[in-house]
Amino acid sequence: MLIGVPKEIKNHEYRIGLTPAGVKELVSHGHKVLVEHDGGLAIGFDNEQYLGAGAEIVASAEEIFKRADMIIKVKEPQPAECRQLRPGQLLFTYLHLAPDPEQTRLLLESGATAIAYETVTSDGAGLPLLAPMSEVAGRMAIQAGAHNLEKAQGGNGMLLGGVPGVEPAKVLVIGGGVVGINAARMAMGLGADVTILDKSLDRLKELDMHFGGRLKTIYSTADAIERHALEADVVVGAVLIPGAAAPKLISRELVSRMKKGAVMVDVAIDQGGCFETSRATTHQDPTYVVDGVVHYCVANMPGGVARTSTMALTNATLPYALKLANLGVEAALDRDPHLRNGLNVHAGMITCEAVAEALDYDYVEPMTALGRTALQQSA
Ligand SMILES: NC(=O)C1=CN([C@@H]2O[C@H](COP(=O)(O)OP(=O)(O)OC[C@H]3O[C@@H](n4cnc5c(N)ncnc54)[C@H](O)[C@@H]3O)[C@@H](O)[C@H]2O)C=CC1
Ligand SMILES: CC(=O)C(=O)O
Ligand SMILES: [Mg+2]
Repeated sequence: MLIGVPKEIKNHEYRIGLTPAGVKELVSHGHKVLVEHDGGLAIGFDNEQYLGAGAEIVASAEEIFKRADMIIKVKEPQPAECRQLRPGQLLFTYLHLAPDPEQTRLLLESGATAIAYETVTSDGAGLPLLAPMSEVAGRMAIQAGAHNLEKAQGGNGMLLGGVPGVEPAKVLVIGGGVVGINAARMAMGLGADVTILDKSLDRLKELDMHFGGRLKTIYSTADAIERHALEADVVVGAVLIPGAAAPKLISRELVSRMKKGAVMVDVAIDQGGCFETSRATTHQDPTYVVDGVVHYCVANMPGGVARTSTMALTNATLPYALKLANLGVEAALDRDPHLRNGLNVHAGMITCEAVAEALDYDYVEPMTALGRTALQQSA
């Protein structure tokens, strides 16, 4: 298969879809990989390393979109990228369509097939292609929280871990999944007073078994959120309902009653955000203040540590990219129901139920969209 890896064009996004090691693996299986000139240069992967791995270096993204059968990216395609996609071409990347009607419309119009990393599932409960970036973002959320508590950033002047004789900051993590557990671990490591909320009792039991009494686990209700948010110095929004827009768990009114100089880090912003006052920000201008509360809502947090993130992402995506390239898109989707859960758009149809529901489109079941008959589906 002819695979294309364009340079990312989102604000301060230095990740790239494949490392040189990932390219080498695909080439060793007989595939051809096009990489955009200087696509990984900013994070120390130069053209020579990609050439050494067997890639062809291509001068422009346009040429990649024109030639490749499968485009491997990191971030959701920007409008200029969507317009270059064509029927029969596969896009394999993060999409986050539920809060993004424009991207959804452009992908539908392109006629292309789009598999979203964030809705691919696995035999366990998790989301294997979202997990590596959630690990990164969860850990970064505490760095962002600690930094923005500083007075010069608008914070209340608390040191996350306190010092002997002075109490630490209170950190509230809403959602105890991959982001949440990584945020809690970092915050506890720095000596903060940490509380985590989740709707899943099983998840809270696991967290309790893992961290013992050092972590307070609380069942997530509107009442619990209100009580703990009013006491918090840092709140991390880390909830997810796969594919769907994030539920708004902290209202504007509640923000107005929170401590002045508290910091809210809304990691769930890529699914629309879980605080009513959240709006997406960039690494260039990451924060804004509402009612004295600092908001950090960067939608591509892992892009800030792009070298670590690129390596972690390729580790996770490579087996799926190999499967798609070795079998071809349709056979790979036929055989692997988890990969099929990643199919969000195919030939002008929405094939992810949560996205269809969020944006009011008709939902077409993936096997039906792929043209499989009832007999083929039951075989
Ligand atoms: N901004 C960024 O750069 C990044 C954002 N993310 C986003 O972070 C979010 C979280 O991702 P993961 O941790 O991987 O998801 P996950 O599926 O591992 O965990 C989500 C958790 O939220 C819980 N939850 C759902 N509704 C809840 C509620 N009302 N109250 C409390 N808990 C609730 C679930 O039970 C689950 O344990 C996603 O929206 C993801 O896309 C992930 C990576 C980077
Ligand atoms: C998950 C995601 O959106 C990111 O890593 O940017
Ligand atoms: Mg994102």
